[in-house]
Amino acid sequence: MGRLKKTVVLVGMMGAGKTAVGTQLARLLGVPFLDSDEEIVKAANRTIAEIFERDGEPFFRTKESQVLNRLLRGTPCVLSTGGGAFLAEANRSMVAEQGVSVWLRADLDVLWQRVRHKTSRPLLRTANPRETLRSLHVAREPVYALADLVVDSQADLPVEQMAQRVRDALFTRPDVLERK
Ligand SMILES: Nc1ncnc2c1ncn2[C@@H]1O[C@H](COP(=O)(O)OP(=O)(O)OP(=O)(O)O)[C@@H](O)[C@H]1O
Ligand SMILES: O=C(O)C1=C[C@@H](O)[C@@H](O)[C@H](O)C1
Ligand SMILES: [Mg+2]
Repeated sequence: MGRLKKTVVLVGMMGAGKTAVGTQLARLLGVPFLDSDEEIVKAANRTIAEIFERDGEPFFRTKESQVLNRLLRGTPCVLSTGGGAFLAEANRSMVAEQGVSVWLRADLDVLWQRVRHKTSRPLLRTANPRETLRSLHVAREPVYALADLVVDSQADLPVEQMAQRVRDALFTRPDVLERK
């Protein structure tokens, strides 16, 4: 299990597995699991797609920063973020000060297979969603690479094993996760 001293903040593209792997990781570590997308939805009582449609992306990004700020102040937990949360410098500073960031890296083909059948991601409601995903992937990779740790999310690795990989990566940082 280990003792978690800082909040683990999962970052990466849509479909990287932040929510799925984060849920398992929290179980492995015996700490609460929080998801910034879910918190925004709960507070607004609307889906992410509805928030984007009615209030626009800038409104969503403001809410996202506020939620991150609030959740990072709580007891150490696993915090999955939305795919765009790590892009704002202010958000990255908050995470760097109060948590440890882990980039779940995945290839474009893997990401696409995971998100292609879902309509819940407003940024992919375009004429050519695969191309949109590709251009977001290319633009964002250098930013995600600023995370403290990187774990590769491979196509055929089950969620449970991915969570174990993240835990192993965290064990390399005794200031974050202490073996006990
Ligand atoms: N390692 C994995 N192996 C198999 N399926 C996975 C894996 N990781 C995620 N998935 C599946 O891919 C889909 C997308 O994963 P998930 O919702 O966790 O992504 P996310 O990073 O949270 O995306 P978003 O940024 O949109 O919230 C889900 O159906 C999930 O079960
Ligand atoms: O990659 C993104 O910018 C997003 C990812 C999702 O998690 C949601 O936060 C929203 O759909 C935006
Ligand atoms: Mg998610």
